[in-house]
Amino acid sequence: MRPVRVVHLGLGGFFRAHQAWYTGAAPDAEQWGIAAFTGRSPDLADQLRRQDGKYTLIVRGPAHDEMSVQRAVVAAHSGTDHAVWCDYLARPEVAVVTLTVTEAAYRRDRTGDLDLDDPGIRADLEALRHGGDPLTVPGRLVAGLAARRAARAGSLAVVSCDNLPGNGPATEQVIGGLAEAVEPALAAWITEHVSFVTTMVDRITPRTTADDVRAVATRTGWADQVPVVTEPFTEWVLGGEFPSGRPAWEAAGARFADDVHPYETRKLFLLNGGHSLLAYAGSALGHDTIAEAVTDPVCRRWLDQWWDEAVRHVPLPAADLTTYRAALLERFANPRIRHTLAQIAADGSQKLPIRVLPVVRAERAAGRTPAGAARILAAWIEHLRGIGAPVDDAAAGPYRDRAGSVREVITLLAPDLADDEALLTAIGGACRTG
Ligand SMILES: NC(=O)c1ccc[n+]([C@@H]2O[C@H](COP(=O)([O-])OP(=O)(O)OC[C@H]3O[C@@H](n4cnc5c(N)ncnc54)[C@H](O)[C@@H]3O)[C@@H](O)[C@H]2O)c1
Ligand SMILES: O=P(O)(O)OC[C@@H](O)[C@@H](O)[C@H](O)[C@H](O)CO
Repeated sequence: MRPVRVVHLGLGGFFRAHQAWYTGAAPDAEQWGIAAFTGRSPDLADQLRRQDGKYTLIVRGPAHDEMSVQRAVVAAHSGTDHAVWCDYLARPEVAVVTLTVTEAAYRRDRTGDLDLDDPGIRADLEALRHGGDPLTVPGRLVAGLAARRAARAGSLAVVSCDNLPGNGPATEQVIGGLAEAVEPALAAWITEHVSFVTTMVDRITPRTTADDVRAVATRTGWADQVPVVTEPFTEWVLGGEFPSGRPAWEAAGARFADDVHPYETRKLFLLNGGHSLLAYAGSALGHDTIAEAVTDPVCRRWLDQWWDEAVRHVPLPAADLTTYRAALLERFANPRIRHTLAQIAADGSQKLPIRVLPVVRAERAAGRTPAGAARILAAWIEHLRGIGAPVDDAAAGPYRDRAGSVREVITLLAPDLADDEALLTAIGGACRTG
């Protein structure tokens, strides 16, 4: 069996379509088994264990599916198996920890620091000080790294694969903040022994449906209960050190760059910002999926308007951005990928500050009022008012309470923009209600 040298937290669809695919496609795949942990629920881990970690990857093109059995995951565990998690991290041969845990799991405050007022973080601080089991992602990472220090197992790389700008430093900041609060010497050990790698990850991976499960059984004869559907396109750009080695991901198409920022900005603004626009404004028009929304001429015009604003703030050549936009339109329009607007609409209060607000601020600094960005904010406010996709965001409460007033929502979301009358007027004007 492949030895476990990578540990993953956030076992779900995207990890299996992306990082696990690159690892399995690398020429040294036999040396790099992955032990993967779910966030909390044991279900996916239980099923994968029944399948010896194997699952079918369905690469869904506009015309047909390609299916292959993926074998990089050699062990699957429930996120609640804390002792097992610490045991892996304490092994010297484990060289890489990867993460796909959603933006919200980083528990950051508005400045990007760890939110020490978060009840989960407060509970984890107690657990970490008194030998209990932490539950949050920062808590579990700090506990795992403490176990590694105690075992003198040496250095490793932590690789965030979530849609956060500067996800390496962002992870370092929350882990460092929590470790410092637990024990300053642990924080110092982490600084010396842990490399936080920054990545741009891209492969549209919708939730698996019952039809997908049936399609695999029909085509292959294997009753795989947990296949993953993804698009043909895939991209991974990484920047940072791997002090104890890594799979030869570059041989499978990953790129290593000194500066990941231009690529992550391009992706966050154009792809993820475009997704958020379609999720809120498209669902308000009655659409269910990205492919449906992007083929509606009204949504398409709004998407172009947003992209025209956003590209001004992506530090890449104009020709590259034109090519990227054209490719994105094809990806979004793939009629066989059922990427639901409801899935993408989740956690808006965590996503919009990353995908949309930087463009708003840059446009306002340049003296322009960005109508495309204002439309995204307006559509999100209307979503909070009950229009379009349902609200699925643990942090949405205070925003919903204020949803009747554009000014109050923006004051909470971005206090620096609260007195920007031109912007508030543009957002209010783009709202269809109130
Ligand atoms: N799906 C995509 O197209 C895609 C593409 C690029 C990046 N991503 C990144 O990957 C993340 C996961 O996407 P997915 O499609 O695999 O979702 P998923 O729902 O299939 O899996 C998410 C995993 O993260 C865990 N998780 C969720 N919230 C958590 C929390 N608060 N604390 C701890 N663990 C938590 C879940 O338990 C699960 O194991 C996204 O949020 C995004 O940051 C996804
Ligand atoms: O995964 P999220 O929740 O951060 O965002 C939803 C989508 O925008 C996202 O998953 C994209 O499909 C993905 O980032 C494409 O690579």
